[in-house]
Amino acid sequence: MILAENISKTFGNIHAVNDISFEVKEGSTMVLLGTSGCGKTTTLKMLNRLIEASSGNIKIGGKNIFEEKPEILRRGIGYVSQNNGLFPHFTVAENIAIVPKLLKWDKDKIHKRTEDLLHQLKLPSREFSNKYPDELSGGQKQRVAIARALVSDAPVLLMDEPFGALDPITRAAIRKEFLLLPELKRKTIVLVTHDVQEAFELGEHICLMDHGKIVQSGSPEELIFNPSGSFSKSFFSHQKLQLELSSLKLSRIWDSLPESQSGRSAEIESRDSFWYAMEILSDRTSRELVVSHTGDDSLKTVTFSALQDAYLEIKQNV
Ligand SMILES: Nc1ncnc2c1ncn2[C@@H]1O[C@H](COP(=O)(O)OP(=O)(O)OP(=O)(O)O)[C@@H](O)[C@H]1O
Repeated sequence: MILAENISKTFGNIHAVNDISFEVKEGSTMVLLGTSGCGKTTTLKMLNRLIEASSGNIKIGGKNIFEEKPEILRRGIGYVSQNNGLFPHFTVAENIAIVPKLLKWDKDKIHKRTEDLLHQLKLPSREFSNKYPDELSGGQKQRVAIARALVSDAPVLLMDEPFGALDPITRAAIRKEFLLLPELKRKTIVLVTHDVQEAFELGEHICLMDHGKIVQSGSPEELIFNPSGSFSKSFFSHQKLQLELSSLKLSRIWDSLPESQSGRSAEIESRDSFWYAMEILSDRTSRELVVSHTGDDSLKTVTFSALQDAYLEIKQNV
């Protein structure tokens, strides 16, 4: 869906991005991860031509982006900028309506769509539609910025540190809600972050960058269990156990889990991580969780010790 081949960007004599290539599959989420100044934002902005690449090719949906007018290209790409980018003199509803107005939607359609999105993002429209960004908390502003990026249902979504300005607790909470948004299920997403835990929770594929280059790219599991060199190893060393458990999804052990006999409905899905399941289990009295799996009618159960055993076995076999 997004194909970047040998893209570079120089500012004077600074090689901000230096000959990188990557592919983002349709409907998947790719994270650009790395230290400050490694070229993540520049890479992201080359995809919607907010920054023009110095060299290389970029195709989105099979089309060469350099053959399209930037304004037209951007209508098919939702974008959440660093620090939300809301217009301070526009209300929440007006901020969300910017692109629909450009697309000449009628008022009713804009109103309905705005209400629906605000509802999904837990900002009841009666309370929030007419507020100005100054009257919102940081987390609420981020939600409005996300609603604005989603409003025209563009197939591609680019997000630059979308949760960056938030405290860790709000950040983790919004991330969890974000993962559950039905709107996002079919979108191709590129997300920039320097937060490793965030990258592991949100990314199906991660490009780890340093000094304008991609040092390693792969699934979270590949990066944490098979780091390709000293940079990758040291980048993930601080929270290794948590990252390993975050990278492992319950789907990996689905076949070995026992069927649930409890009659309870599913509390967690097989695409959730070992870490998430352990977090829930450590916080409650019940010793097992009921798990569902897409495309499978049966419900299964998972316990803390089953997760521990599976993790140790996977570690032994790496
Ligand atoms: N407009 C510009 N003019 C000159 N240099 C720039 C410009 N924009 C970015 N740079 C430089 O390019 C490099 C990459 O910047 P970029 O913003 O892409 O990094 P980043 O990984 O997104 O960093 P951060 O996480 O701090 O936002 C940095 O050295 C930065 O100083």
